[in-house]
Amino acid sequence: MRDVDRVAIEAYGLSLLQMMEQAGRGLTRETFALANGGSVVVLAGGGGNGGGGLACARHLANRSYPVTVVLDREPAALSGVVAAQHELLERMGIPIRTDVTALETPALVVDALVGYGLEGPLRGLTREFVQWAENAETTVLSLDVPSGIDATTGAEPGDAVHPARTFTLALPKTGLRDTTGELVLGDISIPSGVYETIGIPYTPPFGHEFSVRLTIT
Ligand SMILES: NC(=O)C1=CN([C@@H]2O[C@H](COP(=O)(O)OP(=O)(O)OC[C@H]3O[C@@H](n4cnc5c(N)ncnc54)[C@H](O)[C@@H]3O)[C@@H](O)[C@H]2O)[C@@H](O)CC1
Ligand SMILES: [K+]
Repeated sequence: MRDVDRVAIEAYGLSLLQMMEQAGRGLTRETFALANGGSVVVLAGGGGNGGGGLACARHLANRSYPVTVVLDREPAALSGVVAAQHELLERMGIPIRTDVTALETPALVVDALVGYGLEGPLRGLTREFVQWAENAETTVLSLDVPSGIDATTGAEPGDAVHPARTFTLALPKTGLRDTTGELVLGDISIPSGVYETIGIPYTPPFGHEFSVRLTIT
């Protein structure tokens, strides 16, 4: 997947922001049925995964969902497109915090802390937020890969999210094979030629939709 993103960017000029926006929009579609008009807490990390979550928060706020964003680091530590997503939310007046203390249990938690960039067991605030989400008796929707789960092997080196649904991007990651929740694959408009370049056999699975439900057999 790392190669897919790299070739899409380097050989085709698809930008990270273009992909992130599609990830965030697709993710938002999943939240509608799961939150059913109720409150949403978006847990966001500092990488590409977090950026998708921040874009989702924007769509939810635009639809008057009560949405709270919880970042696993100080905003000043963000950079690039993720910082830009954050800045936008700030200008919209969306509540952004960096702790889950005394946070009311929402109708839905969106887990956008870590995707395929996981390195070792979850640490610090990220770990604390994951523990909070695991203990909160509510529905959890993960973006791309449940945070704390190795996208390639499915291993859980430490704490991890166990969501009701995962909205995974472009390709189903091998580490999702044993997932117990529902799996939805989202289109982020990777040109088919990218898969050819990398040597991944690929038949576009989306038809006339932008997401498809996957069944693991
Ligand atoms: N790279 C791309 O081109 C795209 C990436 N997207 C999303 O971005 C993800 C990949 O982005 P990144 O490569 O930035 O990586 P991630 O966002 O998956 O993870 C990196 C972040 O996680 C933190 N992190 C890693 N291991 C940790 C640990 N053990 N404890 C606490 N924090 C930890 C790092 O500090 C960093 O902030 C994908 O899974 C996908 O969801 C999408 O937005 C679409 C395009
Ligand atoms: K995640």
